[in-house]
Amino acid sequence: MTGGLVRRDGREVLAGVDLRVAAGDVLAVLGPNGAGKSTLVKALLGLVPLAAGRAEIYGEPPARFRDWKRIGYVPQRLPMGGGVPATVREVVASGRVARRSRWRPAPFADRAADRAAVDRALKAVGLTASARDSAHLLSGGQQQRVLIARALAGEPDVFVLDEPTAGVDAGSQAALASTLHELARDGRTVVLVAHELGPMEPLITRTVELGHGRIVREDAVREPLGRPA
Ligand SMILES: Nc1ncnc2c1ncn2[C@@H]1O[C@H](COP(=O)(O)OP(=O)(O)OP(=O)(O)O)[C@@H](O)[C@H]1O
Repeated sequence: MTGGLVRRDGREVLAGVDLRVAAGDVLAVLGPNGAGKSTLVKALLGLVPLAAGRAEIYGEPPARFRDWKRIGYVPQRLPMGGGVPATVREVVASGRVARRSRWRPAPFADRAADRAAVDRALKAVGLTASARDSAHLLSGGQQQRVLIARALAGEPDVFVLDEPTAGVDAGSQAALASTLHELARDGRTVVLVAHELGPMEPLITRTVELGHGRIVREDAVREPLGRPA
């Protein structure tokens, strides 16, 4: 992102933001409530429009970018609830959709690959035994695990997680830290919005801190664990 500016209700909630995420980075986006962290990751993904400046994903503006299977986004709040109740497995399996061809049903080999990826994702977050449970009846921490598994199931190159640990129990935080550790070791790119890093701290390679919509501090903390995929 170059010179990123976002206005909400006439107010600049992001301004003058230059940020480049490199392959293999495990980048923490830090800052107090309302600093603009969620807005920054949404703008990077083209989910909120820039009033000025430019965002690019793999060299394309978000509106032109097509290869969404390369990106796994875990939003801050659950877009579950309401609608038809879905099982944990169904929600996680929905993470495979971006990999499908739009015009033909999945061939048998793809369906087997889908099942295997969903199984791996459920296992990674410790939800194998809950696969048939209704997702909307789970605790906040467990629902967060479901969303993370949904992103994992898509096997993206880049994971963008918006406050995955907010209000989440210690067990789920530890499970997430170990999942992120594996991703980092595989050289995947991770962008993590957080208030506090907790068990994630040893994985972070770079931090940017936002204050009032601007980057107030940037640090390169350590070398990436793995080679970029
Ligand atoms: N849809 C919206 N309409 C109006 N203002 C918004 C909207 N979304 C965010 N804002 C405002 O933009 C500012 C930045 O919000 P943002 O959610 O990006 O901050 P944050 O750093 O992620 O904070 P938090 O940790 O509370 O999520 C806040 O002042 C917020 O009130």
